[in-house]
Amino acid sequence: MDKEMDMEMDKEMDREELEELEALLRKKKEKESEEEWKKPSLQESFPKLVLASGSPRRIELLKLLGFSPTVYPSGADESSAEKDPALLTQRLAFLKAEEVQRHFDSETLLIAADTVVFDGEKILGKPKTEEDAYAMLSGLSGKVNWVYTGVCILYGEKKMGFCEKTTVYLSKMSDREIREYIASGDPMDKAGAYGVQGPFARFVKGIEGDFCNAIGLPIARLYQALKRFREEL
Ligand SMILES: Cc1cn([C@H]2C[C@H](O)[C@@H](COP(=O)(O)OP(=O)(O)OP(=O)(O)O)O2)c(=O)[nH]c1=O
Repeated sequence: MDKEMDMEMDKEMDREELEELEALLRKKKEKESEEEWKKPSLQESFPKLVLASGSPRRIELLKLLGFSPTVYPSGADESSAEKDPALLTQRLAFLKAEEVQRHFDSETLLIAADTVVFDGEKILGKPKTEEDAYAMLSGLSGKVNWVYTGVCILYGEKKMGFCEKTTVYLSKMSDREIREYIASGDPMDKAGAYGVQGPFARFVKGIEGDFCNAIGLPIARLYQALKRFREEL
């Protein structure tokens, strides 16, 4: 009988402890939520934001995060012997941001990016000529390729960089289809000579990863990075 009573008391204590723990967790959550609401928005934290890019896609994508950036394209030299697309894009993004930074004061947040296409062997930037575009597109036809975008965030001395990769599966394209696409003019300002967001979409069988990344700016990752960057300032 005593044993039964002991067990009942133990159960009662367990329940009380559990209720106390639940109340504590509830309070912690409420406090966290209160603190989150007190925080300034990212736009308020970074009122001076410069996008070091002339890419119309990047401007529109950054606006989706609620920013109204000052646009200042970089004149940085983009030639590099780097063979790793992730390292190359991050390096170029940093060079672009750094080159533009000297035109602004130290309280300006700079964002820059660089996008390339990788076919597993070669890194493809923007085509220089139509023949260049033809060579790129006929090489990519019917295969998988990877779009890499390197991003750099710079604020005074502090910097952060990362690279995001999106996988793109393409259908086979005929010679005529490639030529017609090139004649549309669409490929000439795009890495790999194609844009998944335009008429080329008819050849895009599938995409794995962030679509925005393929267009030039991985805004989901950028948003999280900016939140972390602000905490670390
Ligand atoms: C693969 C791919 C690339 N692109 C674009 C994104 C980039 O703008 C471009 C790659 O060129 P980048 O050299 O990365 O950028 P950019 O010259 O356009 O602009 P800036 O250097 O001033 O920032 O290719 C698409 O729009 N869609 C796609 O599917």
